[in-house]
Amino acid sequence: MSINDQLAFVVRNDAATSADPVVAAEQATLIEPLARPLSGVVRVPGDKSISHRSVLFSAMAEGASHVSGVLDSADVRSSIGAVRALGAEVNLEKRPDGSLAGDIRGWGGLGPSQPEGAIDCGNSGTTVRLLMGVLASWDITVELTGDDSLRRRPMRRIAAPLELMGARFAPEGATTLPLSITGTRGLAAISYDSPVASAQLKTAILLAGIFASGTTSVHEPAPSRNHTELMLPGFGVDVEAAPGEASVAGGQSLHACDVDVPGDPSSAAFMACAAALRPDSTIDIENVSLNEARIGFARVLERMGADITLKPTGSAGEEPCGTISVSYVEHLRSCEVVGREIASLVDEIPVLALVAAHAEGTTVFHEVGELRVKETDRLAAILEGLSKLGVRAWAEGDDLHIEGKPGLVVPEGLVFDSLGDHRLAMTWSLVGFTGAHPVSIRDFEAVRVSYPGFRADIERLAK
Ligand SMILES: O=C(O)C1=C[C@@H](OP(=O)(O)O)[C@@H](O)[C@H](O)C1
Ligand SMILES: C=C(OP(=O)(O)O)C(=O)O
Repeated sequence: MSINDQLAFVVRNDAATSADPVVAAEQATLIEPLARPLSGVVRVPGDKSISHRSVLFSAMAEGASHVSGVLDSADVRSSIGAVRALGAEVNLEKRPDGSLAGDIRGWGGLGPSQPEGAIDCGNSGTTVRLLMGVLASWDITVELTGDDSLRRRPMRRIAAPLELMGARFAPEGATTLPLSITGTRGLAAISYDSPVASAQLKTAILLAGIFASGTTSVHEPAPSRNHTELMLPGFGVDVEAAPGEASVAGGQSLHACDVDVPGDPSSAAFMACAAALRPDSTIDIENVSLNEARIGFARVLERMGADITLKPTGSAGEEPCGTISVSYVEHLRSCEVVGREIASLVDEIPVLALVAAHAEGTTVFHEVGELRVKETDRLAAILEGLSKLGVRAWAEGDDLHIEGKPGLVVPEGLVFDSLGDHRLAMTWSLVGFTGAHPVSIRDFEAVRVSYPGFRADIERLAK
């Protein structure tokens, strides 16, 4: 089956399950304790952020880009579906390791074509927010929508700066999806003080800035992930970047480029935390991006006393990569995670919170308000999940406090709800995989958003 047929197949299947949310929510998956400690070597799938960018930047470029190691997950398929609807030719094949590889011929100077209907970005915040930046510089009107979760997430943060540049949104003042964007060839550059450390916001502005008149710059309250700044030069776009700021001169264009996507540190974090929680485990996670803007979780585990080492082995494009090795230790201690670090581990906070629940002392994650506007309100979900474990956790303003319980004995018969959030599905499944009793997870299938092979990978490590 070609990837295009597979895409159609998966889209139909997704529609079949999500059409009846009541049935989907009722389905619970039993997660049983791993029979053995985790040991050996694992390769996690391609990085989601870099996979999205490889697809979107190739679609914007003149010529055919070759991409490999691309994550095959529901979110990345949303980006693939979007660029195909806009006229890019996507010819990707599934490789034996489960990744996608092949060519993407972009629209280049011709610009995207008018899609027939609304573009459905599914569950993917990265797809829709980056797409707004892509569309801002073309004279077409495109309607954007997403699933229930994405339709609740804030979009004004992207629309506001793009409006300053000259794009228009309807309905006027739209804060959420569905909305439509009308771009213009006459965008004006801006210098933008971003209210949040968000790589999605930064990227949307920079992508629009490539086609604006003048130099567009973004200043952030703390540095967010920098994959866009690292990748655009490969597509022939000059970007000036320093931690917390980036700028791009207008009047440039993208040219086809080869992109090899390294393993996803956010997926690796689940394996690392599983090894940190399951006695006698020792694992190596190979070929992971070791980009400092992404490995905050490893720094936090180190500070908690975990046995974790990062060994650089090379690079994929401008991304440093290497092996993350983790061995179980009996005693973990609490730590403080300051606001400036949060962007480097934002998607890993649910699973780090679970580790903190096992550590001695009170761990504090400062300034984690962004968790409230992810796929679900992850702050509320963490508090609720930890209370099921009998662990005291509370929010003070935007700070998350977790009073750890070394030797925590998890009650029997726990049922968690992923709320359709992939990071929560994987986090609560670790309670079952690494603990003494099985747990049930409602809508465990949400893992397909970022790590479809998660269960198979963790079970293989424990064989
Ligand atoms: O740029 C990206 O690829 C992402 C940025 C982060 O979101 P924000 O930009 O909203 O912080 C992160 O949570 C998301 O999973 C992916
Ligand atoms: C927040 C996430 O992704 P997105 O914003 O792209 O939906 C995530 O992957 O945890």
